[in-house]
Amino acid sequence: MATFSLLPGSVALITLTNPPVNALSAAVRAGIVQAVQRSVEDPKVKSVVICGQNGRFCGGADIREFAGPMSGPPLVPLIHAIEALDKPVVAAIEGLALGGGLELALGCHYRIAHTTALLGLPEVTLGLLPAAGGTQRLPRLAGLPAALDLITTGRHISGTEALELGIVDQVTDGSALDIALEFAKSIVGRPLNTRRLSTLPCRCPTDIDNLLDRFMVQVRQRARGALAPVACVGALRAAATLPYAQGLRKERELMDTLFNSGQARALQYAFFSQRVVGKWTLPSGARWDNTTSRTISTAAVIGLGTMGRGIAVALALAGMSVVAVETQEKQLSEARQMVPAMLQREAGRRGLDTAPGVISFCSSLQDVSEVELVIEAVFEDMALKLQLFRQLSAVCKPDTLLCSNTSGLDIDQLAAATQRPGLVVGMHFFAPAHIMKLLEVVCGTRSSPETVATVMQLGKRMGKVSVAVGNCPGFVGNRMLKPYTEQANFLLEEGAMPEQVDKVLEEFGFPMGVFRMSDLSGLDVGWRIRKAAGLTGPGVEPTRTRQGRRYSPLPDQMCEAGRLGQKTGRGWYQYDGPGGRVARSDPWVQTFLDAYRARHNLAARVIAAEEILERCLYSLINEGFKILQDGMAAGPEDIDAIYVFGYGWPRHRGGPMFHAGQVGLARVLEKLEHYQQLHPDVAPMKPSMLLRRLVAAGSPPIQKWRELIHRERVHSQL
Ligand SMILES: CC/C=C/CC(=O)SCCNC(=O)CCNC(=O)[C@H](O)C(C)(C)COP(=O)(O)OP(=O)(O)OC[C@H]1O[C@@H](n2cnc3c(N)ncnc32)[C@H](O)[C@@H]1OP(=O)(O)O
Repeated sequence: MATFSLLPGSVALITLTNPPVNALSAAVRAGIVQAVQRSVEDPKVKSVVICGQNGRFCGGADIREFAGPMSGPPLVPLIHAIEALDKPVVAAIEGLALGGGLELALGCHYRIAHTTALLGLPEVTLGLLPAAGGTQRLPRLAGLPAALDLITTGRHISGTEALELGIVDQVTDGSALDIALEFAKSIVGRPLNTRRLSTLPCRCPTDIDNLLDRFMVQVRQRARGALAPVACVGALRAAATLPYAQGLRKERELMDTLFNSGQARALQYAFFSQRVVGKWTLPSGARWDNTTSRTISTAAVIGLGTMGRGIAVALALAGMSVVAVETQEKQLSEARQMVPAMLQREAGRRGLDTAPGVISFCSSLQDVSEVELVIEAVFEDMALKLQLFRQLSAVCKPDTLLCSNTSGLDIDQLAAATQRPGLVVGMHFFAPAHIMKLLEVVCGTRSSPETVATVMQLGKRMGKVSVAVGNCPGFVGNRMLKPYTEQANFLLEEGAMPEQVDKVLEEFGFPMGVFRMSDLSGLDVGWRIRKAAGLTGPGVEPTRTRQGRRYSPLPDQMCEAGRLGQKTGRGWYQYDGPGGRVARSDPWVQTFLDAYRARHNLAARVIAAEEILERCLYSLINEGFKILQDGMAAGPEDIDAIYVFGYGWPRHRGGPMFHAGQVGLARVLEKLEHYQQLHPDVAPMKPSMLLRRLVAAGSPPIQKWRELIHRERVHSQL
């Protein structure tokens, strides 16, 4: 709702009241309409201030309402009514003014903001555009180039930057509301014509077409198939070239197309998934809201390779005092040089003069004896990690948390090597660890709820999307990746080329296809993991069946031929030289694949894009269902957040489990059955029990899956 109060000095104060972010729900919009009406009708009111309760102006439209039919007064006429008022209206922006919240403020005649308030039009991140006049008013106020930037990226800016761009009239480090109330009294009677943005011309450079065309090219490249950024440019073109009323019609037209698109639903689902994963639950019944966490202020990182350095920086950026340990002298001296520069650079990128935490370097494990939490980031080798955990258990204080940055090793085994298994947990970071948003928090069978809560909280402080997952080989992300890459290799055996597979995946929206990604991370990484699993290496028969399953030795053979990817200048593609970045098709790979197929009597066939996509994605999705079935992820949102934030799954497609729902669970099942019939030796194609049960239950919406999984588990049907 919104409240109206008449304050001394004849100022009407309209307060938006809808915690936690004062979103513009139907009730709030109705409240504003009534309050504006009272301001018009009451002769005692000489000016108006609009603010939000609890120091938060407004977080925009109530996104939860998008799922149902719209009710309550619409926003566009409401904002027009405010703009048309002949009494001055001032927006007092504290905390945030986002989306419809900023559009509301743009309808006011003046805007006063706190320097640290967040302002922005983030609709594009929800698959929409600012359709309450935002695309038409903002370029009239801040100019077309700034509006293009803000609306197509959805980025939030501070009150200070908003002042520089002319979006607000004044900023303060004190109370924006107090200043606004005083200001409102001082401007009674001033003419308002030049303050009504819809009546002003758009502020455009001379070469509008050139600017818009260039911008459109950039936006299409960045969008990777997302519709909303492109529609935003269309709406801004209308602002620049048409009168306001026509521009507004165009804005509405484009919004209608977006609103009903699958992409908007996917992006709104992704918004809520990101928040759902913070509300973790463990099979034991421990949850985010019934477990207390410890606040960590001192931490250590062991091993200063690429991952360890990034983790140390991430911890220092979160305000921690970090002891960084490396026993190899050369590596330590490199880290001493590089890490402070990385820290400074990243702090600058986040708008900080210096990082809030500090990093000290040393070469002895004894130096970590006093810290509250240790993250081990040594080489991915179980024997090495076990030895380290034994040492840490002896050296550290008895209540120090011991965490392993592993991408798939057994946390229970590591915990068993210590005297404190309840304080051991996995922290699977993604490279570069100070930048990538995802953190898989791997809960061992003996990890205590307090340990999980502490590490989830720490992840949040580091700005990560932390997802609690179970302890199984590969955890969630890498476990699902395995059948996906396996299918891609099988497709090569059957006739596809790496660039063909990658093109299909990139057109789907991945930033990189599976083979370009493999070249980037290095083919030796997977080779070492397969060797440790006994799947390859000296003494292993070079067959296409290993450990009782179909196996493609193609990546092993590439690796053994020295084609490690970008680092050697040759992999699935060729590069200009070692370290080269631009991938080009390599005739060598064609010859290599021809020879391989001939050796194994495999006839190459033409494989359609549809088959490539279905086999890669559905095998990954099927593994996701198995993960849910095994209880290794609490719900589909957890898997989807992992894929969107850590594996480049296009956000506008929600995540793999959401995508399965969009395609139709029955269709995914039918396709898996079809491919399983054709390839009975490929275990991951065998449809999971959970998928079958969901289809049998009538393919409920994704929000209902947790309930069904819980029910079926209780009845031991999964
Ligand atoms: C036709 C008219 C069209 C208008 C277009 C729009 O206005 S679209 C909406 C544009 N606004 C946004 O995109 C803002 C989305 N919200 C955020 O970015 C962040 O929530 C925040 C406002 C920056 C606050 O971040 P913070 O970290 O402080 O809190 P949370 O993100 O955890 O949010 C707290 C809870 O509030 C819920 N929520 C936030 N914004 C909205 C919203 N606009 N509508 C509905 N609900 C919202 C959020 O889901 C959290 O809920 P929980 O139940 O506690 O998880």
